Amino acid sequence: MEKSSTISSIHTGYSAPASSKISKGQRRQPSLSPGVVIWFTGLSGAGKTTLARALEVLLYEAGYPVEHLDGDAVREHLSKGLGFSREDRDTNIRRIGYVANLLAKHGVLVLVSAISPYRSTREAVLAEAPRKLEVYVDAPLKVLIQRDVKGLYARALRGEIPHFTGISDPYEPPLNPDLHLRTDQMSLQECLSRLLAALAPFGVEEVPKR
Ligand SMILES: Nc1ncnc2c1ncn2[C@@H]1O[C@H](COP(=O)(O)OS(=O)(=O)O)[C@@H](OP(=O)(O)O)[C@H]1O
Ligand SMILES: Nc1ncnc2c1ncn2[C@@H]1O[C@H](COP(=O)(O)OP(=O)(O)O)[C@@H](O)[C@H]1O
Repeated sequence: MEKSSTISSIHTGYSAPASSKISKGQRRQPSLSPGVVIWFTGLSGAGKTTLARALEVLLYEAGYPVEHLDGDAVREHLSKGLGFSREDRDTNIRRIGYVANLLAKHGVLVLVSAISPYRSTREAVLAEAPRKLEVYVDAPLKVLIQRDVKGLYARALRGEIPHFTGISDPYEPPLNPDLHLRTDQMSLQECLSRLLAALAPFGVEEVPKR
């Protein structure tokens, strides 16, 4: 699905694959501008999935091509069998980043929701994105333990889940995120408004809020 009005008018910046044998003059100009990788990072229960899903609905209904790569879902398929060591988490994030960047190069707005705890890995992956928005989804650990959406914090605090991010494993927050959303201080609607405002400079406009 392509939104024709605002997106197609933007300079594309698209570059042909290195292996292409078709000269520039022969090739039809792509009508899509590159997409955007919107990367939600933060602790478990901070609100990454909730925000990504709600934004996905708004963008889809407004006619934009959109895909959501969620940490939990990716671990069922693309990253099945990976654990939570630093090496496995980095492999998981590089795989997600690879797919996200491929999709974005073809005009898709890609929403990624994964803890992605290591700064250098996030930065390396996002450096490859044609256009990116790094969103730090944040709430104090105390609040996350109270929310305990999946009951994981209680188990981690009892020592039943080794290497649990924020409890017994590190999380390195972004130093300079494009957007910092405090989900303990801002409503879901407020967070969505901030996200849409941050997407406007990319030509993602006219998305009606619900
Ligand atoms: N040890 C440990 N640490 C953190 N999280 C754990 C762990 N074990 C299982 N889970 C569940 O796995 C979800 C996080 O997967 P991710 O792929 O997003 O993690 S990572 O980015 O590779 O670090 C995470 O999902 P979210 O709560 O949606 O963040 C948890 O449900
Ligand atoms: N402003 C907000 N944005 C997102 N989620 C929020 C917000 N305020 C409260 N919540 C709640 O916090 C929880 C976040 O859970 P989830 O989205 O699964 O987190 P994560 O994907 O980061 O693990 C949900 O129960 C959600 O309703």
